Amino acid sequence: MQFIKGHGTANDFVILPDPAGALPLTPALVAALCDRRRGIGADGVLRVVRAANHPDAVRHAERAEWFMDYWNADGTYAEMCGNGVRVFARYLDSMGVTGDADGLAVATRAGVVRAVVGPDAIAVDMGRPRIYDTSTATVGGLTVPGVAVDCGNPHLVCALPGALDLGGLDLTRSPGFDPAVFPAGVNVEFVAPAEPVNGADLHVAMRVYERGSAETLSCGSGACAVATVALRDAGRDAGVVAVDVLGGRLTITLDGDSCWLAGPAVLVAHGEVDPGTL
Ligand SMILES: N[C@@H](CCC[C@H](N)C(=O)O)C(=O)O
Repeated sequence: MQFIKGHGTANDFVILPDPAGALPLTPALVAALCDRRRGIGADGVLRVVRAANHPDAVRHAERAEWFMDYWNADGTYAEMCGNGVRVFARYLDSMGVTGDADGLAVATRAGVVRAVVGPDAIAVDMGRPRIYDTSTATVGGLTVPGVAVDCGNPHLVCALPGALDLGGLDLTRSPGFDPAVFPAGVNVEFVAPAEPVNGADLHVAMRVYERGSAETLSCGSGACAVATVALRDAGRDAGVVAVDVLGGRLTITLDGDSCWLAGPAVLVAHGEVDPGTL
């Protein structure tokens, strides 16, 4: 089985080219590939399938040739992965698939998104995230209020109380959350304000515990959720938010129905893996 390894701000993925949708991908195989000691190691798998060849994407085949079949490291799959789309676009671009004047259309389980590929950064319009509820997360015995945000996948954005240090949070285990609000689980972001930076209206830092992948060094859809809540709390509905994640910086631009997620995306390795050895 051929693979490529890539990452976006250290949110890392095993990319599996499978235009025909013929690979016998199972939750167990995905988890084995993502295992950081016995496998290749990654936060998730991006299977590259022609939209026409996958039942979850065939309805998008007229608008997008390629489907990002995204799986979390534990073998579950998710509707959306913002950094995944950026790395997926980097891979397609490296194969000569460049899209048109509007960018590169990518089908996901949450619909079709468009990526604009640059030499360093790749930006993807994720569509406007939707704030829909409030809830709480518990971490280290502390209950923190948060805001539920739909980015195609579910997020709970929690502003850290002033006295607490983002770096001191114990995210070795899943934060507690309310399953009545998030019946399919949730990605939990903890946010703290950061010093102003040039080129951004707001600057925040976040850590994330991802559904299906534990703590990761970056989450693109999570950064979009965080930026949406930060702008709302600042009384704005448009603007640029710099979001520092443990793996670098993402820049989120909200305007009208668009939410552009921008940052670096790189391919670092390619090779072959025998699933029988995993
Ligand atoms: N890291 C991703 C999000 C991946 C999916 C998430 N774990 C879920 O289950 O919803 C991103 O960059 O958006």
